[in-house]
Amino acid sequence: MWSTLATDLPNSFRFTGTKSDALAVREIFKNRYIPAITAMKFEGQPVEPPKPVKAFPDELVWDMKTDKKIVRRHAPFADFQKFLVTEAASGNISRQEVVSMIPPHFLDVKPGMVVLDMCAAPGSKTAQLAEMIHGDEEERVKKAASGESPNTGDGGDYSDDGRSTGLLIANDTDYKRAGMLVHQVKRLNFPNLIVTQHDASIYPSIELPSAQGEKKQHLKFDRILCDVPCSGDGTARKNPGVWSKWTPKDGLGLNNLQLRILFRGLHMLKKGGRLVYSTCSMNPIENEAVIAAAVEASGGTSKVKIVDCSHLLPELKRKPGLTKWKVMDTSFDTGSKETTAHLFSSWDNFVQAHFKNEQSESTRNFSNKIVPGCFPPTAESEEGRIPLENCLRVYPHMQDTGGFFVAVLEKVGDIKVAQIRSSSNEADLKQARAALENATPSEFESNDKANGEVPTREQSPLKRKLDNDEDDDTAKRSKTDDAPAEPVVSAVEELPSKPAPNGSDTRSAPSGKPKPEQQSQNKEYFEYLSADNSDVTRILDFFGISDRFPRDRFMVKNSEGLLLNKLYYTSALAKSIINQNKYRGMKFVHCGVIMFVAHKVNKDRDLPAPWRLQNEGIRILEPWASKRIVHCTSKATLYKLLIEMFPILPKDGAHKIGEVGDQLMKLDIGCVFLQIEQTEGEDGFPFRMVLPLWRHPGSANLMVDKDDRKAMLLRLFNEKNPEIINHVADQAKAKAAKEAAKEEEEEHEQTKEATEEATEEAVEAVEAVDENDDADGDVKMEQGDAIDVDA
Ligand SMILES: C[S@@+](CC[C@H](N)C(=O)[O-])C[C@H]1O[C@@H](n2cnc3c(N)ncnc32)[C@H](O)[C@@H]1O
Repeated sequence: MWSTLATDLPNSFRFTGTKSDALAVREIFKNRYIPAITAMKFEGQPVEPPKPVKAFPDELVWDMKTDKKIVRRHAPFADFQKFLVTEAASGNISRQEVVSMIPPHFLDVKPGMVVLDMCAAPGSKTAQLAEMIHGDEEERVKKAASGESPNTGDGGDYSDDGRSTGLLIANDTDYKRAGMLVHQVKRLNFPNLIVTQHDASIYPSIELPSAQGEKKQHLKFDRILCDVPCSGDGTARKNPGVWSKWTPKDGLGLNNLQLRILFRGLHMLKKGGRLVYSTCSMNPIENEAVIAAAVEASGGTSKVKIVDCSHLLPELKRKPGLTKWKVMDTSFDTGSKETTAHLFSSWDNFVQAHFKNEQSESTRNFSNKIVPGCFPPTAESEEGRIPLENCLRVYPHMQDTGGFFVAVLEKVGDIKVAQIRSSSNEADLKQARAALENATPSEFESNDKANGEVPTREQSPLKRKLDNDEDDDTAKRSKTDDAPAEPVVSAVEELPSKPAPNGSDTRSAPSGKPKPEQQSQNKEYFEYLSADNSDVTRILDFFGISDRFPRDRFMVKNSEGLLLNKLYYTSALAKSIINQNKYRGMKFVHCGVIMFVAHKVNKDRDLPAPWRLQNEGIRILEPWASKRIVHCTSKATLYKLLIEMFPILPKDGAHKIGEVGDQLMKLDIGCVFLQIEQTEGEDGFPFRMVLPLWRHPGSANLMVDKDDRKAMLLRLFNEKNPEIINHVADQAKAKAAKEAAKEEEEEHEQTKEATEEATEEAVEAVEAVDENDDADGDVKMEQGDAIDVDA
């Protein structure tokens, strides 16, 4: 393991998205790049091509060990690298560490489930979970729309016309990292996903709608991922900086937070539900110790079971969880000014050393983070034993990865809402001291003799005393899962006041500077439109959208509920959770897929539906559309539409965009669905596509942004020259600048005025296009402006 840690980590990646798209992109990769890389030599030696990681199914996960020098210098690799980068930007490939892909696989998520990702940023596991909830939704919806039953026989609830009824809530407490998470999940175009920003250890109870007078119900999750913050010693191959900074104190400092997050997760889990706890650390203090303490705090294995997952991902090489470990204290001696390391095998052992030290008036300072729960649990009977060996450890040398820890927990009984101990051992030591004063010396001696070593925490009188006290205390403070009101956590009380529409909210804003966690409060508004909103009806009618498509799930992100710029779509459950909780202090930072964007140019032109379909939401809507559908059947036509931003459609019909142009000539101005079916053969389309296209008076415009165009050109046509794209906006800018200079020279007042106007329009249009070239990939409404000016 030690020598592996000193080597570079292989680059790994995963084909993502719907299963059929992922498999199609994987085939392009296998057929185009693998043979070229396999044929190359570096310094006379064959080069190792990327290989599928056997532990994962369907050859969807790959890694490559090739030296960066070779990748940079040699064409087959450099071409592949370009493919990797563009496909990652389009969301078809996710670059992710192999070990980090394990936890979602163990969660066993099904499309109808309600899932929480407690510590989700930057979101690589969230993406995996989202794909699982999405399942084969497109196939099911297509069936439902064509009148077939969407049921696949897997027991899922597809009563919503084949759409997934599940929900994924992804959360992170960190303001900046929650932003990264939003950026990552936006490209998934997933309407069943909400991003929140809360401290997971006090995650608010989410209220469900209930009829007046009925008992309030709170959301419980079928699945929870608890990928907690950790010291990250398992990532040392990727982040060598971890080596210089690592100390035993890191794990000790995190243990309590990890435990509190896990325990909160267990509370929010449904009975029978599954929770996966994971870290990228190999330190038992952050792993098995946390699991044991959470199981103990829940009332033992009759409440929370550690699932044996040896049959899951059977090809994954792994080791069982540890059942024995020691705890290292690195004490600083204020006398000698030295730090020394001491290993303790039990809490009693630590307590004795602590007290002995106090009696000898030593100047050594023991860690105050070493608490009883840091040590291995012991049990008097097999029944009470916590089977930590069911946890799973992956060490770097086993399959050339990073280090990782995973535990799969199942909630089998209601658990008590108990208070987790604080992170400092002050109270534990106080109790131990009291117990010691009450214990007879012989009790200690006999325990020592029986074990041949210091008594364990279960066997010692110290532990027994602690347990009794704790039980009494817990009984006083706790209630069961089914108790009506779980504590509405502090986050709810913290909220700055935003009166509820009915004026019932009387909370006042907190004073002082907001904590970083609060910064995002109220940045996003989520206002749903009524099902009979006349604008929505007009838009949907324009595209001939079936009445079976839900009309009450459209949302805008302004507090007034006005249709200003973008119209979002969300799932039914996401809607009811947002509506029920947005005034309860929940910090919702993202939800919804952009379905339509306002087409603001030419205000004076009365368009029947001045809204553009969006790449993000088009696949959700398209199965239900009966109008404005144009078919593209030839690769040559698609190539033309991709390399030319605005291919012309002259009135006499002499256009160069084949069958697409012919169909567009018969349509009014506005947006269309461009449908491209999957076709077999060399010149076929490897998968089905649906793209938004705008029909202008004198041209057409595929509404796909520049980066996606480049990715499609590379993927479908192996076109590597990005310059091929005729960027009309750039041309307009250059033309306008040239004309402005010319006109200035001529100093002709009238012409100059006209030129300035034209320049202004062109530059405005260009700026609008540039402005829209933003990270979230919104399709550019201003592309329309550019052609109008140019034309
Ligand atoms: C190991 S990373 C999560 C990686 C993520 N699951 C992924 O796969 O991309 C741990 C995350 O926990 C977040 N975090 C730290 N303390 C937290 C808390 N109290 N509540 C929620 N999230 C927390 C950190 O901001 C960090 O993003």
